[in-house]
Amino acid sequence: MSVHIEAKKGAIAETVLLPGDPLRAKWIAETFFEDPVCFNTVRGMLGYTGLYKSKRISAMGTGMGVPSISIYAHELITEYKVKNLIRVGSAGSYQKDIKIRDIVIAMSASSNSSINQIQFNGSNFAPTANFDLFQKAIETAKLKNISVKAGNILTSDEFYSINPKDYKFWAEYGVLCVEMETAGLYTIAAKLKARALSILTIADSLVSGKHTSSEERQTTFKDMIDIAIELA
Ligand SMILES: O=P(O)(O)O[C@H]1O[C@H](CO)[C@@H](O)[C@H]1O
Ligand SMILES: O=c1cc[nH]c(=O)[nH]1
Repeated sequence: MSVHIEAKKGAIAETVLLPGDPLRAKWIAETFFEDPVCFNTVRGMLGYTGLYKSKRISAMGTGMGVPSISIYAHELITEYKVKNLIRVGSAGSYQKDIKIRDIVIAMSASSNSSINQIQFNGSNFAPTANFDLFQKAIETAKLKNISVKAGNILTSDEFYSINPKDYKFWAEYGVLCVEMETAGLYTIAAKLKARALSILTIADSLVSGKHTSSEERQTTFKDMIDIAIELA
């Protein structure tokens, strides 16, 4: 048991899929795992462990934003010896050719969060995906005929930007999309010697103004999970 997770030692697998939304974790477990068992209900942050192709795998919500995912990633690695942390999140597209339901794999995560600047005394750390997980995800996508884009993304502290056109600045530098956790996840994983990767499904487009429903964000995005689940 850790401060925010009530699971017993050994109840969480070495590989954990991490959606922001705990109900997406429930959907993943019920849809993709054999014999899923719930290991956490603290703060409603549901977590499950089950089997996929005879291997143990877990899924757990992280909540929204860098502070929230940082707490869960820290406890999963230090208290439960989790080795592979795979974020399966939703994101907003910054590019015209990245459309709703497209998949983006985050090679790196720029950020407007000040957490890393505080931690690194004003210098810039570059939060980067684990190369082995990244390579395996790309290979898996190819094998399953799922088209993906990969590149730099933005981890933002705000969902509702004061100036909605601010995204254009990041887009000009090739940033593919925005979400709210990856820079924190990659940084904690680097510090604690674990492996991390973020696989994202586009749920909104800042370019076209299109959105998906909250139900879709909870219970769809199958292609993203089809890739992530093979990383166990
Ligand atoms: O769908 P999830 O994984 O929660 O990810 C995205 O959705 C939330 C905002 O709606 C933020 O957590 C953002 O990163
Ligand atoms: O952070 C996020 C997540 C989904 N869609 C967005 O526009 N932003």
